[in-house]
Amino acid sequence: MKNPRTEAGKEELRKARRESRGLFWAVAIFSFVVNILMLTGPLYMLQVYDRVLGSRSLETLFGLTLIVAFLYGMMGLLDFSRARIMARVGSRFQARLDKRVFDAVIRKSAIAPDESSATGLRDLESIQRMLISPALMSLFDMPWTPLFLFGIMLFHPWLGYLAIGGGAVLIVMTILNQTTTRLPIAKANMATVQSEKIANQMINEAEMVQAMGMRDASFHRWQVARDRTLQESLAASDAGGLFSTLTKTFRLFLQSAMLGLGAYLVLAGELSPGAMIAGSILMGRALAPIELAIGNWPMFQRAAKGWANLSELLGTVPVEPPRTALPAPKAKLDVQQLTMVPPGQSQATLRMVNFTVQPGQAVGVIGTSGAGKSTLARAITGLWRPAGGKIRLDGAALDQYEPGILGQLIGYLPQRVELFDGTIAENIARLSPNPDAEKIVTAAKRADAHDMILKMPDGYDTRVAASGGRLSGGQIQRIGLARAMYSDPVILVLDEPNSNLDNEGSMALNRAIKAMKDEGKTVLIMAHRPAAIQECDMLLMLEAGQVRAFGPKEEVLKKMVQNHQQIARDGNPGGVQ
Ligand SMILES: Nc1ncnc2c1ncn2[C@@H]1O[C@H](COP(=O)(O)OP(=O)(O)OP(=O)(O)O)[C@@H](O)[C@H]1O
Repeated sequence: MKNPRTEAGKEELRKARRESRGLFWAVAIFSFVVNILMLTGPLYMLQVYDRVLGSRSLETLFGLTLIVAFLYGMMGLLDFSRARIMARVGSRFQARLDKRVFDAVIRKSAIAPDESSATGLRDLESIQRMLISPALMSLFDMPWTPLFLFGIMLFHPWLGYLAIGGGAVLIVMTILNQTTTRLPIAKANMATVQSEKIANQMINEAEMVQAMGMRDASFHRWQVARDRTLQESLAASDAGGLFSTLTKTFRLFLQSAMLGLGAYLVLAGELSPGAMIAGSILMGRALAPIELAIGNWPMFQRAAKGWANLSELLGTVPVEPPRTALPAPKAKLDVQQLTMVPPGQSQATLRMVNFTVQPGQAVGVIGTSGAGKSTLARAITGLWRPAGGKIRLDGAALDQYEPGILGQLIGYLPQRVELFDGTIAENIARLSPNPDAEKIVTAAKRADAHDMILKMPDGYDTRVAASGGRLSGGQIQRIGLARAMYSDPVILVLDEPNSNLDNEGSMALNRAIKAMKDEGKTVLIMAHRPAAIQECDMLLMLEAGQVRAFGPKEEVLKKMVQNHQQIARDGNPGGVQ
């Protein structure tokens, strides 16, 4: 049964391919002419053997050779041109889809990563690689195989039958090749992705692997995946190799068989020697595309798998519809009957959550581990879509804002801050290709990180690595806060912002929160530690995904104290330790 989502993705890919339809036609026409010109060799052979050698005419030989040189020149030119055109079709296809696929991979990975998002960029490349490969020309040449076979038939029907029979055997081999290698190739590709994933994970966590003496264990884990990759690749290569060798050997034999049969027909007086040679060459031409296609089958299969994966990816992550631009919102946040189900899960982790935050307020969101604080942060930043209810920013539901704009309006400091390879300035500017130095410094000042950054060896131009490199956990967190501030957001969502901060860092954070409030902005702080909620006016207490209390900080804290004995018995003082 056809999956409508995959069909939508396929249609999108087909549309991108259709944009080069004119060029495909040009290649098809060039291929027609190239294949006609392929007859030059056999015809020349025929003329030389049957005419020149018989008449011993040097003029004829010279004239024929001149014509042949010209025709070969033309053929070379057209062959070269069609390869260049296809290379451009491949590049155009990739350029047309690069951004779309990259966006889809990011969107899918941020929500629910799967196989299609893991291999999306590689899938696009495998299609592009096929489009620019000379082997693709074999598909354009194949339709002309019957023309050559017909030519052979004209020489003598028996030669024709032999060539057709040989071609049929090669085609059967192609089909067998396809059916027997499809699975091993797919398995080998999957195994490669898996082992690369494990290796990358170990390299990213190299510090932990080293510190905890996990080198041997991680090698073992990688080796298991690697062995599987090797085995699957071996199986795929064995299966493919067997068919390539069989095809090659069979074709060589066929060539000789053709000559043998031709010689027999010459001896029987039914064929001229020229036709014998020309027939053998023609058969070579007729079967070459089939052999080329078989030899490159793994590439075609990878491209076909890439096409299927990309269809799935683009189908599940459709193009965002354009939204009408809204005016800059006030920092009023309404969370109405919000129910959240994490992607790929069936159980809600937030249920019927209601609260309102007014401009200039800071709200502390507290609760035990797993209460749903980070889920709420992901909901407010628009990362996860609500399963029920709405989140409104100044009256408009979050999905009415363009996602890029929403990312500017809502600053987010995730629980685990990751920096990118680059300078501190580039990181604060969110990797913008046109960073604004003034905005970078303002954001760092607002995050109270300016002085800290100036003390670094190259100040704002200090290079940092994705793993944090020379920076401490607290420094990373403060740069993360400056990054959240860069776009001058109206709402700031801070998920455990002070987990790595020292006293000075915590005070700096509180100053930053106060400054946001004074500007009429809103701050939400998911917190475990009391120091983080110092500047909060309101407290929202979550328990098992539901609102246990919401109100002014003192009121909620008083309520918590009233329940103190109960909470103490549970062994966790209300999530605030
Ligand atoms: N990506 C996810 N996929 C599936 N379930 C998730 C995911 N993230 C969180 N959950 C589940 O949602 C529930 C709430 O988790 P959440 O991270 O929101 O809690 P939290 O209050 O932020 O906890 P902590 O204080 O430890 O950070 C947990 O039961 C967790 O298992």
